[in-house]
Amino acid sequence: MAETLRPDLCIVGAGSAGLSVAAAAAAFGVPVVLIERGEMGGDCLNVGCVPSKALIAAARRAHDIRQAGAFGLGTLDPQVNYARVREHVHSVIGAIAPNDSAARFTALGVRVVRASARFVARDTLEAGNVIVKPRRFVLATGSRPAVPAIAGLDSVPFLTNETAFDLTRRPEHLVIVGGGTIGLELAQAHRRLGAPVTVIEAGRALGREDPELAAHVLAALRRDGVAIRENATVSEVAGEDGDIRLVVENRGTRTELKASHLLVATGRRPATDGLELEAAGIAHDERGIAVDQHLRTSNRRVYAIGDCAGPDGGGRQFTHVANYHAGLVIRSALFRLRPRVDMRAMPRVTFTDPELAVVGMTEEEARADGGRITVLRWPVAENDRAQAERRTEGEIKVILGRGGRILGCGIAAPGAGELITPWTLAMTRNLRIRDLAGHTVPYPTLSEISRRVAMSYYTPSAAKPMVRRLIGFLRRFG
Ligand SMILES: Cc1cc2nc3c(=O)[nH]c(=O)nc-3n(C[C@H](O)[C@H](O)[C@H](O)COP(=O)(O)OP(=O)(O)OC[C@H]3O[C@@H](n4cnc5c(N)ncnc54)[C@H](O)[C@@H]3O)c2cc1C
Ligand SMILES: NC(=O)c1ccc[n+]([C@@H]2O[C@H](COP(=O)([O-])OP(=O)(O)OC[C@H]3O[C@@H](n4cnc5c(N)ncnc54)[C@H](O)[C@@H]3O)[C@@H](O)[C@H]2O)c1
Repeated sequence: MAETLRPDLCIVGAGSAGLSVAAAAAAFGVPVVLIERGEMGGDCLNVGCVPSKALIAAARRAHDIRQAGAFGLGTLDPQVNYARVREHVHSVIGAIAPNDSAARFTALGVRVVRASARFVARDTLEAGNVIVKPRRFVLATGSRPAVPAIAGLDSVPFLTNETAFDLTRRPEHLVIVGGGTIGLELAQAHRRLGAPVTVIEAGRALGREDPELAAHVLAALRRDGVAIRENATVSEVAGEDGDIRLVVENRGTRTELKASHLLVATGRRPATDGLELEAAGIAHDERGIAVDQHLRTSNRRVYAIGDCAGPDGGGRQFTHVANYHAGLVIRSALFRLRPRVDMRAMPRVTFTDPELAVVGMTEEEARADGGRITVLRWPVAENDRAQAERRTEGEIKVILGRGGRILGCGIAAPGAGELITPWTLAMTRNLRIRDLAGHTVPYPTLSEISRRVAMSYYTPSAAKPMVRRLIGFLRRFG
């Protein structure tokens, strides 16, 4: 007979979003049921951030070995063993997995149910042999790869992020459809591991990013040997494992392309299948579960967070957004506060080399917003540490409003994902550009680009006649 549970919180999905809510609620001693139908840890741990960053780390080592000659170490050719690289990737997942495990959460006092959840009424959910009637629900069911309608694709074996980290042999030619974050991170990683790679992108690669900053990343990928075809689509696919033929259309021209492996990375769709949201009166569409600015769904008892939340959840799908949502829901569900989603200082990073990190508005967004803006830039090549490391590609670009208010910052640079943090803090705390200029940064570090770009705000003042007259006047006093 089914067991009926009546916790304070019932969370569906043990990915980044669901686990964060469960851990925080358990820390406050709140009774929680956590339901997961797949792997604990969700996409980020198993088929997303963690394996992709582990693969990128392996690829970076291969690249460094090839670059050794420039450092006087002799030119070397790395011996890449895909099966061993896969083992490395999976051992990294294994090292982190205990943090997200059912055992850990059970020990924290969470009741973990390993089953698929579906609503049977507005206030009731069924999962395996349990019925849950909580005070509040938190839906954190994530997203799945969105597969485009390409003729023949359904009869051809293709990879997505859910299968791409299991390759045990180097692809003879990897074709990636989609030149967004997943496409470009994996394109560069596989190229550096020795596979020929072609990216087919319907629009502009990294199309959501500032074109000037994206250009640094694309130039680096092309230097590595990745073929990137923009404004191109795949209209037909045929073939079998190891022998796939594609028809690519580009401004009216049709060309044929052969691939050993095809990876589809054309965006994500919310994972709401099987939840039977209608039974609970929860509105949703292809963009996700409809939420308001407090992450509440059309059923007041139910929140939706992380990748499955619709556009008013902020419209970004990242692990740190999922964690941020979790914090808002904890405040709302446990403390009856009404915090709103605020994405103004939410950073994002594309982990290519150089990395591309952004917080706040891009130049284009700031111009579209009206108001007068100032754009500051500083090239990575002007940084002494970058020269020593022979990694000089990129620049920092800062968008300012009136009085030096920071509207946004974009960095294309090695380690940009780390360099963006002071800018995120500055925007969160409403600091001004003078605050970024007025602190000491250790020499020689890449962080100096942030201070240098901030100081460049004052360069025009140094040439002002009044300033020069003041210096002349003060000189009289000895
Ligand atoms: C290749 C790749 C690389 C990425 N890299 C980064 C990165 O570097 N940095 C970053 O910030 N983000 C990255 N992301 C995005 C990040 O992985 C997601 O934003 C994050 O995982 C979302 O967390 P979530 O909890 O909303 O969803 P998920 O992690 O997808 O978790 C949802 C969970 O819900 C479960 N579930 C779904 N339906 C049900 C049901 N009916 N019953 C029970 N359980 C259910 C699923 O099995 C899953 O475990 C990457 C994504 C991909 C694909
Ligand atoms: N570093 C990170 O934080 C990170 C890494 C990977 C993924 N993610 C998350 O996962 C999300 C999904 O990544 P993604 O790369 O799949 O999506 P994306 O939206 O970033 O990029 C998809 C790309 O595919 C293109 N496209 C769509 N249909 C196409 C078609 N039929 N033919 C050719 N090109 C087509 C789009 O123009 C777009 O450029 C990201 O938006 C991000 O939220 C984050």
